[in-house]
Amino acid sequence: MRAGAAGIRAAIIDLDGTMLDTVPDFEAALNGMRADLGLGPITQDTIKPLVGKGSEKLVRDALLLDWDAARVDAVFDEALDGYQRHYLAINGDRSTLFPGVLEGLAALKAHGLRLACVTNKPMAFTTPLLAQKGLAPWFELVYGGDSFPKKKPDPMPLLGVCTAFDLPPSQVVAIGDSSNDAEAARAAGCHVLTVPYGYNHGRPIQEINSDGIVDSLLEAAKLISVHNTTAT
Ligand SMILES: O=C(O)COP(=O)(O)O
Ligand SMILES: [Mg+2]
Repeated sequence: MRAGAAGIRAAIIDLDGTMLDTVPDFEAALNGMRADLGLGPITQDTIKPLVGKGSEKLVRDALLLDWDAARVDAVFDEALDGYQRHYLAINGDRSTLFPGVLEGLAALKAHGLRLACVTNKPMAFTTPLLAQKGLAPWFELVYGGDSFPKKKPDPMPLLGVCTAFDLPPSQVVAIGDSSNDAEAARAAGCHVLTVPYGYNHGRPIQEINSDGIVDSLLEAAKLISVHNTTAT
């Protein structure tokens, strides 16, 4: 993170690919939706690079693997309904926390940071999932992909957090697994740290313009603490 900058007072943490490995849930919901439309199952390796741009894009991309755009358009509303139904039925059943997440959240809080979760997942999926995985109590604020007119990589949800916390973006860090998170953070003027174990649209994490790659949220907390002790 930029040396000499002001201390960091809040962290905005991404959900899919950063706190939770949700690909097994996506696999179940997408394949349920595809089966309803007469399509065969797709694998987690196929799904992983498609995650992170919200449900609509995911459903569309999961159908474009087999059908052309016109055919996808024709069934899209039905497909999205089916996907949402399947997802809500299994939400969280197969998802697991990445290592260091709960320890990292505890450390960030112990360092005095305020915490927000900003995901492109719709709120109807996000709220029960955070509760089920014991993540909800850590967050003062949660925004989903449908909380604002625009989602990440647009800076709008991150700026929404800065406004709600009454903090300048220069005192806020975003932590995520993808270029989506980094682009949103850069556009908002927030710091950004990336984790290498997530999805990043199938691209190497090193390609992302960030302030650092951290192996876990716990390592992010340590880095932020060091930054804050040297901040002006
Ligand atoms: O696109 C999604 O559904 C979620 O993605 P995110 O939690 O990584 O923002
Ligand atoms: Mg993510």
